[in-house]
Amino acid sequence: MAARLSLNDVSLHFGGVRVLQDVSFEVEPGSIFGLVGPNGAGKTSLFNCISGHYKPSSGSITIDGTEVVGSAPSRLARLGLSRTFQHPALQLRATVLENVLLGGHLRLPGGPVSWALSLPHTTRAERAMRAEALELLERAGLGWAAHLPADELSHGLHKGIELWRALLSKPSLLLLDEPAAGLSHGEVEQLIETVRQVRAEQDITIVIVEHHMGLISALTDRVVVLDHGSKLMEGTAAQAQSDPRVIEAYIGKDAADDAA
Ligand SMILES: Nc1ncnc2c1ncn2[C@@H]1O[C@H](COP(=O)(O)OP(=O)(O)OP(=O)(O)O)[C@@H](O)[C@H]1O
Repeated sequence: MAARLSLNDVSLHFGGVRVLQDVSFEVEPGSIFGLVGPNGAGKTSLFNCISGHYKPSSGSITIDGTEVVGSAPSRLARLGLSRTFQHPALQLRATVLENVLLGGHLRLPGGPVSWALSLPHTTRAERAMRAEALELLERAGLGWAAHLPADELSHGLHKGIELWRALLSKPSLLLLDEPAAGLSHGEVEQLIETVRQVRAEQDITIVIVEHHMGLISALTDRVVVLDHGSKLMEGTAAQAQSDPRVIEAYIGKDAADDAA
């Protein structure tokens, strides 16, 4: 089931540096939600708080009502959270298929002991998972690359592999950190189509950090704009793009006044 994500007054400080200040918002189950804002606004730091990589200094983050602040990323994965990173974190010497399969291990029955002993039910489940991963790759047009080492592929394909790896875990909450960064125009169009298809076929909530406003406008139901670690506004992508506070945050007050 698609997850509900709620943030309440989330703050994050590193020593004396204030990175996030009292950020609150709610992401409805089944929606696609955008986190936007100028460089250094705190978007990735907020993602890291949600995914358990950072612990907020104060505030609450719940997934379907369960408090997750302080939880390790592994516990969050068991709660249905999966994420991608701004710079794809792949096993470059492993094949594309092996990388995608890493996303499915939490769905396999048993644990390290039964996996190491290759017990029959584990082997059957592994075979089914492999077939599922191959089918995902075929549908993404990446079947030809399944058995190639990941380091032989382009940056755009690395981003795709990370997305399919995250999806193999069947997440109820998917966090995408700058999925369009470094992609060509055609690859961004393909990404938009893929995310639409995922939403249509799966019961999933998706949160996207992205600078590419075309992608944000095409995909999101709502966005939050962050600036200097605080929430500047919340609304649709169109409302954000025409909001004078947002324009000022991106281009500076003087330029915004000149443009008015
Ligand atoms: N581990 C850390 N220690 C100290 N400061 C940090 C740390 N992580 C992030 N910051 C600071 O927090 C601020 C927000 O950074 P963050 O990467 O979250 O912004 P962002 O909105 O994702 O930026 P961009 O769009 O450029 O990726 C920056 O000033 C950054 O230097």
